[in-house]
Parts: sequence; C-alpha cells; structure tokens
Amino acid sequence: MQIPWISTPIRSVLAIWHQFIKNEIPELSKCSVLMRDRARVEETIYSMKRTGPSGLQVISDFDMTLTRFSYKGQRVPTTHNILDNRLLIDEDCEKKIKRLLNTYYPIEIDAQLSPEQKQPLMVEWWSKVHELLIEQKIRKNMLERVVRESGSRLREGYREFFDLLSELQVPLLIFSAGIGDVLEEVIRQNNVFHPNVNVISNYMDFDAAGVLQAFKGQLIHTFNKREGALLHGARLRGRPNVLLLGDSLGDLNMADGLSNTEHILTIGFLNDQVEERKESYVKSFDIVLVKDETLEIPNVILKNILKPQVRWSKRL
Ligand SMILES: Nc1ccn([C@@H]2O[C@H](COP(=O)(O)O)[C@@H](O)[C@H]2O)c(=O)n1
Ligand SMILES: [Mg+2]
Repeated sequence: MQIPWISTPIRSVLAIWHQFIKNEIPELSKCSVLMRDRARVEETIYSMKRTGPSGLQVISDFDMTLTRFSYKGQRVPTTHNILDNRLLIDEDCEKKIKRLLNTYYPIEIDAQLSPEQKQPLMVEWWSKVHELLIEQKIRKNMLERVVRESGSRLREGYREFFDLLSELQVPLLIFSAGIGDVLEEVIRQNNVFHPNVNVISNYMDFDAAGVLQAFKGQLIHTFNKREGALLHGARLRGRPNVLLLGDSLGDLNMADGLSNTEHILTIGFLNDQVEERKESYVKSFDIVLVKDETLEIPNVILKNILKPQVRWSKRL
C-alpha cells in the first residue's frame, strides 16, 4: 500500500516490519483463511503481543465454535441435541424437537434475513424446545451419562487452547445460547474446565428432587447475545484486548458489555452455507475460517500473542 505523505525511509521500515510480522504466522496464508484486511489483523496481533497475557481475555461461543460442526460425515450434536437420548426424552418429543430444528435452523443461517427478522423466530424456537424439555421431566443425575454417550466433540487442538489460556491465567468466557449444564459437563469430561473458565448460558432449574422445572434467567439465543453481554457485563473481565471466537454473526455482539477495550480480534468459523454467507462473514469478522474443524488458527495466534519468548528461542 502506498501512503504518499510517508517518507521513503519510514515506508521502508514499515515494509520490513510488515514483512516480519507476516512471516510470524504463516498459517494465515492457508486457503481456508479469509481476511478482509490482513495488514490490520497482523497489526492487531502485534499490538496485543506488546501488552501480553495480562491484557488479554478470550470470549468464545460454544456450539460449532469450540465444538466441531461435523465428524466423519455426521453432524456433531449441539448442547441441545445432546439431550436427544431416550434416557431423557420419549420418541414423540424427539420427533417434535427434530421438526423444530428442521424449521428454524435454516432460518438461523439464512443469509437473506437480517438479525432483527430472525430474533422473534429464534425466541419461538428456543421457547418451544425448552417447554418440551420441561414436559419430559429431565433428571439432573442422567446428564453425565447422556453427555458421555453423545457424539459431542471439541475441535482438534482444544486441549492446547484451554491449557494455554489456563497456564497463562488468561480468562476464557464461554458465551453460549446452548444449555449451560450440558456445556459444563462436556468440558468437564474433556478435563478442560479449568479455573480461568467462566460460562454464560441457559441453565436448567431443577427442583429439590433433581427434576427439570424451568430454565433460569433471561433466555439467550443466537441473536440476542448483545443483551446478554450487557446484562452480564460485570462477568467480563476488565482486560483491554479481546480475542473473540464465534460461528454466527450474532456472536460478534458477545463483547458488547465491555468498556475500555483497546483491541478486539474476531475469528468466525464458517461451517455451513459457505458460498451464501462468505461475503457477510468476511465483512463482519476479521478472520474467517472456512470449513476448518480445528482450533489451529486461534492457537497459533494465541501462542504468538502470549508466548513471544518461545518463538524467539526457537529462532535462535
Ligand atoms: N433447540 C435448539 C436451539 C439451538 N440449537 C443450536 O445451538 C446453537 C446455540 O449455541 P451456541 O453455543 O452456538 O451459542 C445454535 O447455533 C443452534 O443452531 C440447537 O441445536 N437446538
Ligand atoms: Mg455457535
């Protein structure tokens, strides 16, 4: 890029610096990685690196962001879908929930509809499913087994992601429109529910006998995360730099409860309806990962920000 008012020596220094940080993360050159403005991404990473671990927090969506979208040709269940087990729900309920999924999921990912148009329909979907789950009198003591029997799968590289953040005491806020109790059980069973992890989600309310009687608090769906972020603002840490991960445009609002941010780098997983949604994702997220079932890119970025000394010692 030519900036006319910058003198030639400064331009040369900038060019060398740009080339230098470009080589720092060669993984960003993969064809599955799309960026509207690569130089801005690299500059943001560089600025975050200068502040280091003490200035960073990570805010991440859960379903289809920290979990895989598919595995061996099969869709990986979301926290809602994990409850689709005969230990918890009967056949009739299963059919009704599947019908609702087939009706509303295409609306959730429809590139032609705005978030405002989707919002009331998402409330309808979530409310109907939660009502059905309450009718089934789901028992709390069955959740552990149901999660164990489910095909739930965190993305490749999840252990490195969770362990690195824990090791360097970087807060990880998981902000999910899924079901919090199920989400917690998934990360517990994968041994990554570390003390730096905080979860905002839809939690089940069990009666004294451990039977589901309601859902707690205000409903969180994919397109009202801004309201959730404002409501739970105090639970977001006062760190100036944010790495935000999501798979829906609605996830971009997860950091809206924060004040005094300096740099926010957003990474979007584009799992489904790729061609239809590519343009809007590239416009909205800083980095878009197309049909990438791994956490490789978030991990290399985190390592770059958090462990500059490792990179240097490897080079010497
Ligand atoms: N009955 C439902 C409702 C929603 N979903 C999916 O869950 C995802 C929400 O969780 P996040 O962690 O991604 O916020 C959302 O994308 C829905 O597709 C579902 O499977 N069943
Ligand atoms: Mg998601």
